[in-house]
Amino acid sequence: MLHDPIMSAQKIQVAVIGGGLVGLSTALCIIECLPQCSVTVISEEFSPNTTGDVAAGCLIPHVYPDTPLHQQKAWFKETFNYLFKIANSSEASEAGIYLISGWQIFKSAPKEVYPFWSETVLGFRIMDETELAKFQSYKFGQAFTTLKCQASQYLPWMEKRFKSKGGYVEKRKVIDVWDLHGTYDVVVNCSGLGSRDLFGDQSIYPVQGQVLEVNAPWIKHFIRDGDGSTYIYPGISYVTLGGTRKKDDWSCLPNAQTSKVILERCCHLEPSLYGAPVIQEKAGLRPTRSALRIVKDVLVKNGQQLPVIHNYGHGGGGFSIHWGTANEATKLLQQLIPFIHHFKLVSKL
Ligand SMILES: Cc1cc2nc3c(=O)[nH]c(=O)nc-3n(C[C@H](O)[C@H](O)[C@H](O)COP(=O)(O)OP(=O)(O)OC[C@H]3O[C@@H](n4cnc5c(N)ncnc54)[C@H](O)[C@@H]3O)c2cc1C
Ligand SMILES: O=C([O-])CC(=O)C(=O)O
Repeated sequence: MLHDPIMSAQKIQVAVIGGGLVGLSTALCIIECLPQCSVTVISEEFSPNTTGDVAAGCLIPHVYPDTPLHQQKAWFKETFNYLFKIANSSEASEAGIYLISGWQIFKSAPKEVYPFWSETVLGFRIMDETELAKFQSYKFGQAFTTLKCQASQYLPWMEKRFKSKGGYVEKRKVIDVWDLHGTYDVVVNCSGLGSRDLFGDQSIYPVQGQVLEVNAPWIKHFIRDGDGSTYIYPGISYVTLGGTRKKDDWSCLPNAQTSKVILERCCHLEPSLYGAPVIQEKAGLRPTRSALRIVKDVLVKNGQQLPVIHNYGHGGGGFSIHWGTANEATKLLQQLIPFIHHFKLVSKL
């Protein structure tokens, strides 16, 4: 859709920086909830070149140590319920959203036998000894059904849906956020690691992760070591094997030796993977902070103001909470609308 400046002149002009999982979901949520907004996603990269395109995309929450747990719980629940509806609709195959069952296993029982998300996933239960016998040297396990997003389908599906509702996309890097002032009334920052340079946030850092995609169509269950080191997630056309977590490593190039180690660890958990052909090796950077940053702010320079909503720092758990955080950012934008109207009026005088 072409941008019509006259049609959209009366609307609040929103620029979402970042076209990854968080940017697209936030832009979609805004356009669906706030019809008084005209929304443009501006991003240096889109799928297949975002962090989400590397990810397994499974809904098993990670814990953000400095974000209140009740918020994390609510965001996970909102995301799960939203995707569960899509998984049960005629959109499911195009969106790449499906249910998946499997096991999270531990060498000794974890502190939290029933994690905060156990009431949200389906059929959560503690594994019995007969099932655990599959995994030598593991003493405890949780069995449940959750959801999985195939990013190569889900990200383009969101973008298509966003455009069909009148949203715009632009592929470019934003060098200085003030370059958007004048054209846009408000900026929504979903730039992940880009927030370091754009907003000077030195507390966000990369945790590099490598995965392999292998051809093993007989694998129907996920298997995850509860310490997060090793996982096997069956997808639509391949199985994702992981993983690694290298703090402050900025390389997106997969390493052959690391791939060997991942394969060995996964074969130890699931011996039938021996000899499974490797389709692809990938590495990506989890945009990590001790707390998610979802806040509103007003930048001020030379007497001018630029309202900003931040939504970033999803680390290794973005898929698990993205719709909840998109809703949160949309609520913050809604609170800013009277201020933006007032500001538009004053600047016309
Ligand atoms: C190996 C691996 C496995 C994972 N597995 C899972 C999983 O199973 N479950 C789960 O919940 N999560 C998982 N994750 C985490 C999940 O992928 C991330 O949390 C999520 O993708 C982060 O999305 P994002 O949009 O914040 O970041 P990104 O995808 O990094 O998006 C940021 C966007 O901002 C753009 N940008 C940055 N700076 C600028 C600028 N100055 N101007 C314009 N554009 C800019 C970039 O081009 C990019 O498009 C995994 C991650 C990895 C690496
Ligand atoms: O830990 C997992 O199961 C997958 C994941 O989210 C990651 O690698 O960040």
